Amino acid sequence: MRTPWTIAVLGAGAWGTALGATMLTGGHRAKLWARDEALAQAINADHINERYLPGLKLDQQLAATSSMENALKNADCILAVTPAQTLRAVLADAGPHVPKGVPVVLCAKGIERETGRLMSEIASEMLPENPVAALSGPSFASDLARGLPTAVTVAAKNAGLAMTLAEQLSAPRLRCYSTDDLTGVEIGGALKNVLAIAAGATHGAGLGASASAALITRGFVELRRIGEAFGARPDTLMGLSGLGDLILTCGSEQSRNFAYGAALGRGESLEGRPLAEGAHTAGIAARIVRERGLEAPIIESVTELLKGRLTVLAAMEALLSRPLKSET
Ligand SMILES: NC(=O)C1=CN([C@@H]2O[C@H](COP(=O)(O)OP(=O)(O)OC[C@H]3O[C@@H](n4cnc5c(N)ncnc54)[C@H](O)[C@@H]3O)[C@@H](O)[C@H]2O)C=CC1
Ligand SMILES: O=C(CO)COP(=O)(O)O
Repeated sequence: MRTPWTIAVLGAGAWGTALGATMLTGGHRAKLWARDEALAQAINADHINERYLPGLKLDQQLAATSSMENALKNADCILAVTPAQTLRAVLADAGPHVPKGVPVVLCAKGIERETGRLMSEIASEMLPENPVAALSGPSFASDLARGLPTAVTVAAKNAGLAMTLAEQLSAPRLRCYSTDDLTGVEIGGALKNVLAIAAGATHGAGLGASASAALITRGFVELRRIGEAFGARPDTLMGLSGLGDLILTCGSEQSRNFAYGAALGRGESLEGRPLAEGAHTAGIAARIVRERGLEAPIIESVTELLKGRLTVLAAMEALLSRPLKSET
């Protein structure tokens, strides 16, 4: 029997709301922090998050607040679920109210644009007295919120903590595996978003299913190369948080990153589109690749595409005309 926890979920977007609802199904108490007071009130009054999970009825027990102090009061565990580029600011606000020693589980998938830091590095810097972990894997928020099943990875450098968190955060429709390869889990989640933009662009430009499969496979080689340069273990990158999430997000327009790439491929405007974390991660990923002398032409092409310096067709031609080499 596990002990029911009070879980503070920082971020009432699609993923925070879905995770909060899922935690309730696991027998925990969950409180959502929403930066927007009106959204918190609407969730409490209507039990629906019309802005981020339209049409999905939420458990009435899922309470929301715009007060960080309220959200974090008596928390046994914190899930940080705002976009990657906002994590530093959100943890700065949360800091004074965070109970010492409780685990902070990072659920955003990205790398800080200005510094190249992973989410765990930011959290350790901002909350040095709290252990950090990450939860990542193939998991569309709307799937979880509708009660559809999936499996994810929970990572912490301390294997015991990772196991405890995997046990606590698992729910009837959410199976959590544990690992101590925190870096591997974070790198896989961040880079698959960049590759999903590439896959979407290939699809949007009508280059065909064969091209998509080739691009995703060679993109995964780049993900593994970069991951291993960071010290990630190959089996982590082959797991749920790497390959698993890559398969999910490179396969359908349900992925916002894929949909963003598809719009790019079709030559549509990118203004006002939903969050596409890969668009924020691509530039810093390309910089890391250059600084470390790695080879990642697909990830670099995404950066050039996003800057408008390359078209999808020109990127495809450049990738195809690179010198031939052994596959492995
Ligand atoms: N939606 C999904 O299916 C999944 C999302 N994720 C990851 O979770 C993270 C959050 O994604 P979503 O919830 O989907 O995004 P979203 O766009 O649905 O919601 C983002 C939330 O963060 C808040 N926010 C935005 N800027 C903020 C700021 N400066 N300060 C504080 N709060 C701010 C918004 O108000 C909103 O509540 C991303 O890194 C994403 O990659 C991970 C797995 C699944
Ligand atoms: O990370 C996700 C699913 O695992 C969500 O992907 P998108 O952010 O591309 O929608």
